[in-house]
Amino acid sequence: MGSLNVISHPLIEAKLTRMRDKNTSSQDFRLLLKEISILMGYEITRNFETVDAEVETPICVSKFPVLKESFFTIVPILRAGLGMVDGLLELMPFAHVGHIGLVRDEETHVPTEYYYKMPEGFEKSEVIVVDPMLATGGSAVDAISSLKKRGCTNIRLVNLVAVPEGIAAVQKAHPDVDIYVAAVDDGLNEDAYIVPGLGDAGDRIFGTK
Ligand SMILES: O=P(O)(O)OC[C@H]1O[C@H](OP(=O)(O)OP(=O)(O)O)[C@H](O)[C@@H]1O
Ligand SMILES: O=c1cc[nH]c(=O)[nH]1
Ligand SMILES: [Mg+2]
Repeated sequence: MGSLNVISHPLIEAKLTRMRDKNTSSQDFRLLLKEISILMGYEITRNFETVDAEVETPICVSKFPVLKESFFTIVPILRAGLGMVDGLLELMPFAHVGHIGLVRDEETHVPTEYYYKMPEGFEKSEVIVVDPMLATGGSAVDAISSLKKRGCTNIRLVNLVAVPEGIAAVQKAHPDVDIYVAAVDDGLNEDAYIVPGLGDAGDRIFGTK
């Protein structure tokens, strides 16, 4: 079973509280999401491998760790996942970015894929799927299935707010995937929105509705 990592930190908690506030503007919401993505990125990248390289300090030549050259692909689930890309790219400017467009049907809550574009060779890379919300889990499960169908074997999932239902759905469909979240909320309402949650992440990021 993949691990469930709840990244708790006072800075993340305080910023997430501001994102939950319905009076927070789109501008602030976007900035807070970027800042949290950077803070979460610190934990997500904790197991990155390093190798020793020779460096000449002003005093002498010695060996020090540098990041092992690896191929990473950040995959936002459109639209809302886009809000987490810039923060992660600040930590991993060498990463590539692929996109999967998914939208949930308002009545059935079942997602439909409307866009898919990956960088060349991505299937051999470490893939980081990002989406602020893990609600029923349908979108994350489909996005990961879509990537696996194309040959991806090394996938982790990063969400801002999740609920137990969504976590269970991903763990059942993709037991090999490690999940990183900033918070686990109570559950879903009748419209499959996270409670207490923060509303529709895509709408709040882009100011739609
Ligand atoms: O776990 P689930 O029940 O699948 O719900 C989560 C999905 O719902 C939202 O996307 P939405 O369909 O609203 O699209 P948007 O990002 O374009 O707003 C959110 O960004 C996730 O992708
Ligand atoms: O609470 C939720 C659930 C799904 N998608 C969102 O953006 N918010
Ligand atoms: Mg939405």
